[in-house]
Amino acid sequence: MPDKIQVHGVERVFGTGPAAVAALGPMDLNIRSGEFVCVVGPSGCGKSTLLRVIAGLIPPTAGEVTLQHEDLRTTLMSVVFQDYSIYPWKTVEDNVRLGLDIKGVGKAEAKPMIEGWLQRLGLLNFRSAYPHTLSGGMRQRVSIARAMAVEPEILLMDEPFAALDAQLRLVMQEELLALWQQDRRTVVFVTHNLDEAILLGDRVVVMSSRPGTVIEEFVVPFPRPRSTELRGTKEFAALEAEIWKMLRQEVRDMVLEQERAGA
Ligand SMILES: Nc1ncnc2c1ncn2[C@@H]1O[C@H](COP(=O)(O)OP(=O)(O)OP(=O)(O)O)[C@@H](O)[C@H]1O
Repeated sequence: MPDKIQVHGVERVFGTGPAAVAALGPMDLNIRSGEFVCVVGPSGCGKSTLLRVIAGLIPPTAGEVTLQHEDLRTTLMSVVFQDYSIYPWKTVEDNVRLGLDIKGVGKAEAKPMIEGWLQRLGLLNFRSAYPHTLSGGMRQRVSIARAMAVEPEILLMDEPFAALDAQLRLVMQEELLALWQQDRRTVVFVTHNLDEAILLGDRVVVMSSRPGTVIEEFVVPFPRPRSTELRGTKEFAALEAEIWKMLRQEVRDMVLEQERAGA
């Protein structure tokens, strides 16, 4: 079977002329069906741009993305962003219902699906609440429930836990691990956090400073199901150190470039 996501020679430039910003590429990346791939790289290297191109939210300037839609009756893709992207004027339940409405799922059929996801994400008692009454972690759970409720073949996640405090982030990582271990969807997960990438991913892709390309890929060898205790092991620390060694130079390059641009 061909890879689920094929990113081939993808480049993205923003703007034209002397002010043009080469944000991404050329980028090649193949992701298998059911694989959880984490993408790390220095700030501004084009990680979000990559995700937006894969999602079809912006076109690439060059190259192409090919996605395998295995079952045309299912939703191909959902996206979860850092800023929750839930509607403040809708209740938790209505936010989760949104994707199913767009998909044309009838009310009766949608009800048990919505309840199932509210339950799995611990939101059942908050179904009638409005987002402003919820904590950041709960709002992010709403946006994950909404993305998952349509049961997408591919889940794209752009730093979904970056706005959460450290403890909540750990809890959300555990929850996502458990959810993914049940369903095994194809996930592309952008993060700044190396240990999050190793804990969650089957593979960690390291991008160069802007315009981002793949400089190295690390297969994460730890068996599943994984738990957050994995972090305390020597092997985990060794892999994190190895990835950081690769990333450190790129982060330095980025800082130097910013200094040059500011000079
Ligand atoms: N719409 C846009 N117009 C102009 N430049 C843009 C646009 N979107 C992104 N860029 C620029 O493209 C580059 C890559 O941005 P992108 O957000 O993809 O990086 P990132 O790796 O996700 O960054 P971060 O880690 O800080 O979130 C940056 O220099 C950014 O300023």
